[in-house]
Amino acid sequence: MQVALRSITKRFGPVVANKDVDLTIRPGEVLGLLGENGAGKSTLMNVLCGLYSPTSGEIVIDGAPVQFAGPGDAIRAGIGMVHQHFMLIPVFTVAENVVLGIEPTGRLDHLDLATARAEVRRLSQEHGLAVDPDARIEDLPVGVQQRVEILKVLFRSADVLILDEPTAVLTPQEVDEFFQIVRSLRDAGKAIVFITHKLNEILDIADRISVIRRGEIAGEGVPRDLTPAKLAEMMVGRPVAFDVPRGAFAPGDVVLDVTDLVVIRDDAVVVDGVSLQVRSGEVMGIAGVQGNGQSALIEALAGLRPTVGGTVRFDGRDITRASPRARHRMGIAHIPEDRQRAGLVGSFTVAENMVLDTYYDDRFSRGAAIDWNKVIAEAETVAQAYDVRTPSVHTAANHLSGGNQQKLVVARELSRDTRMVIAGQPTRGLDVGSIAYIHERLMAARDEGDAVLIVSSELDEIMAVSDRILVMFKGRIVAEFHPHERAVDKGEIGLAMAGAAA
Ligand SMILES: Nc1ncnc2c1ncn2[C@@H]1O[C@H](COP(=O)(O)OP(=O)(O)OP(=O)(O)O)[C@@H](O)[C@H]1O
Repeated sequence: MQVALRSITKRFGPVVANKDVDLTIRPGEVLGLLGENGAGKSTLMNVLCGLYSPTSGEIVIDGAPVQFAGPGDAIRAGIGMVHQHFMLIPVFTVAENVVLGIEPTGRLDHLDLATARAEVRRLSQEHGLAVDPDARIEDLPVGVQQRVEILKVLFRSADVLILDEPTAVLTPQEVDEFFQIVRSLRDAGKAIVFITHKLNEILDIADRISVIRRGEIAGEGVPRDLTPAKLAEMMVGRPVAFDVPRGAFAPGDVVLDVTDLVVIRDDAVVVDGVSLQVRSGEVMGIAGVQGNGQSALIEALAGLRPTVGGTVRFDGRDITRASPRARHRMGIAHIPEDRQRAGLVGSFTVAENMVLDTYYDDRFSRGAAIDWNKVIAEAETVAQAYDVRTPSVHTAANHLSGGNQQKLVVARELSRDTRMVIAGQPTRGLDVGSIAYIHERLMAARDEGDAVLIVSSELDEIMAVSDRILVMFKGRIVAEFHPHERAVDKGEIGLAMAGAAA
């Protein structure tokens, strides 16, 4: 089945998210779709899978124009999307999740379920998905949950699969397995649209690449003619520097001093006696495969999760029991891993989100009231400095593209006076230009004497920014690396992440 988008334009009020886009999607091919944050990739794919109707233009399947009134129509036409945020019911089994949504009454029929179990088994085998139809979703690792989303789409006989940043949640090992699955689907004749911000990845997996810039197709090519640098330039419209500029390493006093910290989540010890120190002027990177306690560690350091043992000192003061707000006021910036839950209020405007924690500042108040003119002026300055692409600071945060929401959180946290920055996956979902910019800002904070603690599952990121690297495995620090003393090899860190040093 060949699908063509012809001259698709999609507007949201004054915002033109897609402009005259032509794109052909062919069977047996992986089409890589690349573009800056806010370039219009998700909008275009939402048009293709029936979530949005285009303002103008048409979708043509095997030569015949079609119109989708909703995602149901698209899936009936053979087009399925695997979203970044999974839509699975945790307490249900794989097979139950796969049939759900098809059953019009919303009730599960025994016959359907038997068919689904057999079909899940067959599809799983055919494409090497290795998913047990009877496993409960909540017991499965994220990588396997993603395969369930793929199974849902395959079960509905999709010929076109749209994968929106599928590797953002995967570990490097899982990415390799995932690529095998994608290739198997392609070789079986499926058409795959693969959206990603990772340039090496797209060069590896795509047969053809289209780049979208500010809503329009900016170029196309095949991987053998392209390099990461060329792709970055096509995306951004100018060359992108991949090196992170920074001053000499001159650490000062200890700012953060953590001793024997223990954190419990759902009755399990997730941080198991962690001790670490971060000094002024130093970037400490914490590497680890997701699920080894790093997220709980930074949540505890930000005051969002209680600790059951150990102490946290900040500039010599015991802050183990301090509230998140108290820590914030002491100059601890926190870029949370989960921006949608902990970073932003989606229905608030960009300006409101920008002062979420600082509206009590003298800067923004007039007596007891908030001086909105000041807030708006400040928000405009900061949004511009951090290249948060938004029609205006009055736009609701949930109308921004995913990457721009992340930039908004980073802008808010780094644009005030800080003494320490705690960042969880600070560049997840960001394009190369934005990543470079955020790294630059984190380095600037370090060069001004902040202590910076970064948790990232991207090893390249950890290696690019860290003065010191710790590896967490099963709640403990299992390895420490000093890149300024000895060149560190990615493989070594990878081994420690897999538990070799433990
Ligand atoms: N529902 C909406 N209402 C208003 N504007 C929207 C809406 N959805 C998207 N936009 C705007 O359309 C533009 C394209 O956004 P889109 O989400 O398609 O970008 P993207 O390329 O997927 O970005 P990212 O890589 O950050 O996910 C952005 O300017 C965004 O703010």
